[in-house]
Amino acid sequence: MKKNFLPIAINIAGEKILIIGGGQSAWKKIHILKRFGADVEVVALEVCDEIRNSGILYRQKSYEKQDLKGYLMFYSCTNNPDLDRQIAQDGREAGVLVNIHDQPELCQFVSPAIYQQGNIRVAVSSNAEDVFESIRLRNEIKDYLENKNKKQ
Ligand SMILES: C[C@@]1(CC(=O)O)C2=NC(=C\c3[nH]c(c(CCC(=O)O)c3CC(=O)O)Cc3[nH]c(c(CC(=O)O)c3CCC(=O)O)/C=C3\N/C(=C\2)[C@@H](CCC(=O)O)[C@]3(C)CC(=O)O)/[C@H]1CCC(=O)O
Ligand SMILES: NC(=O)c1ccc[n+]([C@@H]2O[C@H](COP(=O)([O-])OP(=O)(O)OC[C@H]3O[C@@H](n4cnc5c(N)ncnc54)[C@H](O)[C@@H]3O)[C@@H](O)[C@H]2O)c1
Repeated sequence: MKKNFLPIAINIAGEKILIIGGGQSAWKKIHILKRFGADVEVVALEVCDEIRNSGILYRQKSYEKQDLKGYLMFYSCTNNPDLDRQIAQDGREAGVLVNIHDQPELCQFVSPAIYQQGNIRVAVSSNAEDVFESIRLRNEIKDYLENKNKKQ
């Protein structure tokens, strides 16, 4: 069935979120999730220096299905498409929300391009069809809001 993503806002402050994989893609996700107060943990064969030095809890090991237990959701950022397909299936079976890096057809949720001004958050999504258009439009909205504030 064709994907049809509902944009919702989800509270992640203090919620346990797992990242599988420890490269730069994982680090970008972690950075955003920490900004919103999530309790982020990592499972990866290898982690990059940024993750190693961040104070985040990481377990250096090969992924296993039981690693998903107890998390609200997870992001898989491995460099192995076959493993990602398995992880997507495991997540559905375990009832933990699935995101597979840059593979929207395997995802239960995707991330919009965001702009935040205090409690106002603007999120632009393209139903995972055109992320560059999402980013472009978010930047236009950001410019609009910042100019409007300057005039006030
Ligand atoms: C908005 C943002 C949020 C975030 O990631 O948190 C986000 N991507 C960001 C950045 C970014 N993404 C890409 C580059 C190019 C450079 C690079 O390749 O590294 C950069 C720029 C960069 O990295 O700086 C390439 C890319 N991304 C996806 C694919 C695959 C595909 O489209 O199929 C391809 C290959 C496309 C191609 O080459 O054609 C897929 C997704 N990207 C999404 C979100 C989701 C859909 C959102 C929607 O509905 O529009 C989804 C499905 C991921 C998901 O959520 O699962 C974040 C904005 C950062 C900011 O705020 O500025
Ligand atoms: N770096 C980027 O900006 C970027 C952009 C677009 C797409 N991608 C794609 O996103 C994916 C991740 O990118 P990256 O640059 O972070 O990759 P990376 O190779 O730096 O990191 C992959 C991570 O997955 C881990 N991993 C692999 N197999 C594992 C297993 N069995 N168990 C546990 N951990 C395992 C590795 O240890 C490593 O930490 C790749 O598929 C890449 O092609 C990356």
